[in-house]
Amino acid sequence: MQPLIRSVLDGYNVCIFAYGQTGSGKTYTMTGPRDLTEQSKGVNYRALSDLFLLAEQRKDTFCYNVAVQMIEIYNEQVRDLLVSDGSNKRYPSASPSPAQIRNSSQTGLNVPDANLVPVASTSDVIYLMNLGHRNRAVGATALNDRSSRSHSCLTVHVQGKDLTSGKVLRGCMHLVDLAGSERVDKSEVRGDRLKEAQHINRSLSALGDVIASLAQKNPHVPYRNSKLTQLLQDSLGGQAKTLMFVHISPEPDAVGETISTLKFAERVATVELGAARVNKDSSDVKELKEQVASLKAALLKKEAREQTAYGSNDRHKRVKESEYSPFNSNQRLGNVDRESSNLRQPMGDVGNIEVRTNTLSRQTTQSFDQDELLTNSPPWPPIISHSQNCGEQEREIGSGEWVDKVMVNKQDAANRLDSSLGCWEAENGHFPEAMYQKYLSDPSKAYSQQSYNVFTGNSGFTTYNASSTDEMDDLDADTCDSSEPDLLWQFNQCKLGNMGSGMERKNKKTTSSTASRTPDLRQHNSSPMLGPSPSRKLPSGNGVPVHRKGRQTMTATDGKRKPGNRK
Ligand SMILES: Nc1ncnc2c1ncn2[C@@H]1O[C@H](COP(=O)(O)OP(=O)(O)OP(=O)(O)O)[C@@H](O)[C@H]1O
Repeated sequence: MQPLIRSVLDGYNVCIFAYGQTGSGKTYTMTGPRDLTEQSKGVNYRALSDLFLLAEQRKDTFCYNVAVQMIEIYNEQVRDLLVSDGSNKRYPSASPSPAQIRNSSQTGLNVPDANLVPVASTSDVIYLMNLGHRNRAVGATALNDRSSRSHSCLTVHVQGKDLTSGKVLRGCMHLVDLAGSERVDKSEVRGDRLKEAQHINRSLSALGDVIASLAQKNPHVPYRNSKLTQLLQDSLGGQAKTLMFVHISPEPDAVGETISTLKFAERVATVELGAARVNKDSSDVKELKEQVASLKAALLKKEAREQTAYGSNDRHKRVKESEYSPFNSNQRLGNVDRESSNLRQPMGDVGNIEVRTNTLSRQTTQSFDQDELLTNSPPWPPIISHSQNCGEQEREIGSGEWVDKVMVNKQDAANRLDSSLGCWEAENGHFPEAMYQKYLSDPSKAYSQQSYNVFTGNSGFTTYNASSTDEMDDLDADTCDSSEPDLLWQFNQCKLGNMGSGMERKNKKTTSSTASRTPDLRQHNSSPMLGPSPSRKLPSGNGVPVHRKGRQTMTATDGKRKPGNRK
């Protein structure tokens, strides 16, 4: 993994994920055992340690800022794991106040409402990961007494400023622990647990469909069939560098799942990824962006003067009403718009990004960097406010709707994360000290303890089906119905026939090429987020291809596992 960590600091986007049947060791690999020691730390911790170590080694030439987000996809809903209401209620029943929505929406960027928390050391990260793990949905199945019932994703955003040239590099790393696939007949799940298993299997099946489409180079790739595939879209078919750990169980009665998993890995290894690119801004671009920011500020000042001069807000109100209405599809994306409405903008107009609500003063200082990040960050499934979600429980969503119909468990803690956390780059290039005092120095105050990884069993969650979101996706779904609980193990069998010889050819090619290459494969498309919908291919980005590596294959790495203490 070390080359990949280096790549993040060099401005590439990286995705590392763990795949395998339930109980095969994914969480153990990514996180480690429950009682962590220096020896047993999982991939996540090691990756972050390495990242900080490298950043320290480069401190004479680069100034790095690092921030993390942690989300999970549970029953097809995206939830922020870095929140708590202090009372350990994971599923809040009360709607958040407008202030909470406003505050929480200031912090997330790629996942707009997910808290983006600045970190300065590995211990900061450990604290946040522990918080995230406490919030994660786990439960006992017959195959794993602490089975992850959700896909979790820790995202690390890195912004590095070249101290000599002033150029800014932006890298991003997704560390994904997928929920375990399982045969429901074996795991003997019922009720809510069965529903969870079906969601998990369905989303993993959608992942299989995407991989099959990519491997076959189909013109249409059904990314929108699940939130998982939308989340990983740019890591699977874009230009990120992607690494997959494959986990198999050593037990003889798991041989069916093992074969299926290995077939999946074989198929993943045939996926050719786009050429890697660095997310880099030249000093010219930076200068221009600064000019835009100062012009925006001047415009704001002018508008304020006009208001004072006319002694009436009428004109301004009229402008606001017509121009900034949440129903106005021509909203601009500048600061003024973000400040002018607390309502969320329809997603259709802005692709994956939602327009932020911010206070005037914050936005003025923050606009430059936020714009930069919005422009260069990879797309994510959006999160809606809790208030929106609560009203939509058990709601089936229709075609094209789901992009703005996902949920978040935003709670009071969002307030605690308020202003300092949203400031991705403070003026002096460092995160404010106050944040660490406020958020990290006394965890017991910010988040009261709850038992580690306890599954709450609360079924008050939205449980709508992951409807296909366009006709093409529907067709894909129809050809391989993913609603059967055990489908994961059959996924794409209906397609295997037509993968046939092409696959074999590709496998041969891949085997030879993969062995001779480094595991880091491709880089994320650095094109703006503010455009296409998640299912659309983004246009080629504005990043300059510095390290073109040609087309490369995604690597499936065999995760080593000792027999676990499965109960
Ligand atoms: N390499 C290993 N060494 C020792 N124990 C392991 C190892 N890998 C897994 N285990 C143990 O096996 C059990 C299941 O592992 P883990 O929870 O990581 O599986 P999983 O694939 O994440 O399962 P699920 O998909 O159900 O969440 C745990 O008790 C874990 O501690």
